Amino acid sequence: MKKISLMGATGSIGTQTLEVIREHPEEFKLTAFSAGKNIDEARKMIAEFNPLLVSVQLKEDADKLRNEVSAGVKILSGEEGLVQVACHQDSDILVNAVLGSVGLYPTLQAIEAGKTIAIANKETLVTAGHIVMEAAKEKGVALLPVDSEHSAIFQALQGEKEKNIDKLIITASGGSFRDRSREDLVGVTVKEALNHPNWSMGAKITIDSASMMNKGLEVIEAHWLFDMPYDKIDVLQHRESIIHSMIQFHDTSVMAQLGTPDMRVPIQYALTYPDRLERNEAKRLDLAEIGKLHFEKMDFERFRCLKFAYEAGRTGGSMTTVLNAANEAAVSLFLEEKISFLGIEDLIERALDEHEVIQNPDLETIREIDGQTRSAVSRWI
Ligand SMILES: NC(=O)C1=CN([C@@H]2O[C@H](COP(=O)(O)OP(=O)(O)OC[C@H]3O[C@@H](n4cnc5c(N)ncnc54)[C@H](OP(=O)(O)O)[C@@H]3O)[C@@H](O)[C@H]2O)C=CC1
Ligand SMILES: CC(=O)[C@@H](O)[C@H](O)COP(=O)(O)O
Ligand SMILES: [Mn+2]
Repeated sequence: MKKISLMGATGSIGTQTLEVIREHPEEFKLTAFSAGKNIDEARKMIAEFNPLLVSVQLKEDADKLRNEVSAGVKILSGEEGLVQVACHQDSDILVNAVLGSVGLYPTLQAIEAGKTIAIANKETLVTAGHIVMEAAKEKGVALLPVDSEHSAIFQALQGEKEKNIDKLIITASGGSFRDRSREDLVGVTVKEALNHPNWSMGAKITIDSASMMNKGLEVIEAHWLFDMPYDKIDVLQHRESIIHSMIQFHDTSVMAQLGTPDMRVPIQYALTYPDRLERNEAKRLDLAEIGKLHFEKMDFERFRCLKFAYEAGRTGGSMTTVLNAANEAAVSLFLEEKISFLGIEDLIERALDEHEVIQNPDLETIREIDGQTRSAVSRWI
């Protein structure tokens, strides 16, 4: 029985992780989880999974929940609560499915506590990949990718040697606006942007997918997870999201991982690795039914956020912290309908242009720069 701590239980990845746990009650037990502000769902999850510890974002919500649940369930809040969930002594593995750089500190604490981490929370690696990877290496902690592309690369790597890799090829669906020109992006609505062609995901990542920042974040995530230089990471548009990513080896062989677009597969693989389990109810891939798969070269002028991400990644240091924080702030403003869709990339570009890079920033510096960038972006609108 694998005992699981889950950060971000009420989100898209979180609820799909619970589906995997539910499907295999003899294999998995939920020990601890965190929610944000959705305490109605958190309440139902406590009743169903009977965890030892739950953390919510706000203290007032924690006080309310504490009065409702049995004394056996400890209720905490805020960053300290996330850390306690991440490091719970009765958990074997942490699934980090929280949104944004708020996941960084609890991840570092979980590494310190020697926990294996199934990581969906890409912003943590983008904002401070050098710190996370160094800490994981020092502690001998495994970071198992959950993001579909990185899980695909990780699966294709099994039995292979990293030294034989020529390049990684990350696939991109193209997002909600893949068939529009830049001119056609003027005035697009939040509702249109949230209409992803292949995946049902949380709001922030769906917007990132439409702006192609998701792929930019994934390039940086791959750089850290697979220790790969940026000129050996390519992005290829593939509108069906059937090939989840590929590795080309020096002998020109290409290994790919395929499947229907279903996040429960990479989530479950991270939980069962190096083993696999049945997925009884899942739709099997039927390539004859799909018929054709399409591939297109990426256009870096059409998708400027992807260009920004490569540039920030190559510059390194605090530049990716700025990229991530500016993007998180700008996407929130777009979702609140305070800026336009194209305004997202304008704000990110300004934040990157105005930043003087600090190489090898420590945690305190990263937290400071993250906060300063978010404040600057909200001042500029
Ligand atoms: N969705 C997907 O298919 C994929 C997602 N990912 C990555 O996984 C991560 C989660 O994405 P997704 O599930 O879509 O996001 P969602 O927005 O659906 O869920 C986010 C989760 O984080 C919680 N949360 C948000 N802010 C805070 C905070 N300040 N403190 C504590 N908890 C917080 C939310 O709580 P609440 O809702 O209760 O407020 C919710 O549980 C992201 O990094 C994303 O890039 C990667 C690959 C695929
Ligand atoms: C499911 C998943 O991993 C997402 O990150 C997905 O990749 C988004 O799709 P695109 O960014 O390719 O549109
Ligand atoms: Mn992805």
